[in-house]
Amino acid sequence: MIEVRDLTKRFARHTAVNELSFSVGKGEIVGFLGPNGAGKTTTMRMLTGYLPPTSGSIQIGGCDVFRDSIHARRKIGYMPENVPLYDDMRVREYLKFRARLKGLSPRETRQRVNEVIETCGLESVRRKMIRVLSKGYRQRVGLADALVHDPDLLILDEPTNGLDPNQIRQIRELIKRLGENHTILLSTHILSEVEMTCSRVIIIDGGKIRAQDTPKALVENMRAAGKVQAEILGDAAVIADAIAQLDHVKRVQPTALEDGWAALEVLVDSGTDARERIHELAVRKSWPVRSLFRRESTLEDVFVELTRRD
Ligand SMILES: Nc1ncnc2c1ncn2[C@@H]1O[C@H](COP(=O)(O)OP(=O)(O)OP(=O)(O)O)[C@@H](O)[C@H]1O
Repeated sequence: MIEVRDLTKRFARHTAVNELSFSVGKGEIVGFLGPNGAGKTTTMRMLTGYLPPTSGSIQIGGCDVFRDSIHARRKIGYMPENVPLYDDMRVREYLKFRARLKGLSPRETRQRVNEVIETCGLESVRRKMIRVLSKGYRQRVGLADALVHDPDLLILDEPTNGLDPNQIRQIRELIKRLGENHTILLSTHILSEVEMTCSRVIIIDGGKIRAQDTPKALVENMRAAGKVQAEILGDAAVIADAIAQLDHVKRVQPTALEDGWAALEVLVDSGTDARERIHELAVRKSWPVRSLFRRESTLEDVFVELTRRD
């Protein structure tokens, strides 16, 4: 459904997207993850034809986004990060206006607007002015707009941004339902959301892909690399230095706790377990230990590991 090859976008001297290549197959729900400024919005704006790339190519359902933009755009429903809505229009009126703008006939417009109002749970607000809607309902209007011309592909830029936990759950459920008969690429900062909704994740940083796999595989690979957590009494920096000298230890992150203990997060080589060596060290130095365990990795660990700055 999406084929991106060597996509690059430079703004003046800043390269926001750097030779990105990836594909999204029909029916997939793919999460696009990255820290602020990673290049997610820039990539999505190029995919939807709103921003020309500096170089590279994008095909949507076999159509080149720039050479055959009319056909390509018909296949795409785009919900930008801050959904631009006309506050002085009523919900139904706005969706009709958008449908007409997207080239639907009056008959198709009536039918599709009614369908998307139902799909997006907008019945109770169909006659309300957009200005009075809550953020959750505004997002739903944005989704209804993206869906109104019945596209195969939905590109959603942070669809749950700024919503409260209940609204997030509702939008997430809606996206999952839409995923049953659409291909979806969505960007988000909320990692649990990706684990719950997406079949695959693409992690980008500095305009480049750092990893792409199923959330489960990403976490499992990370788990193989291993992480140990310890709480030891003493100076956090001194203890961290000593642990960092041990074999197979890749990195130690110390935190001084308020009660004088040090919390250490220790990343070790794949297939190794540093617990015994950390314990021996503590005994040798006469440092009291109150906890020492291997921690299960989460998608958040994968994300932090791949996009850390130091
Ligand atoms: N029109 C522009 N002119 C100059 N630089 C830009 C422009 N648009 C984006 N950038 C820069 O490109 C980089 C990528 O921005 P982008 O908005 O794509 O990131 P993002 O991953 O969507 O971030 P966020 O999570 O904060 O939305 C940033 O460094 C940004 O400052």
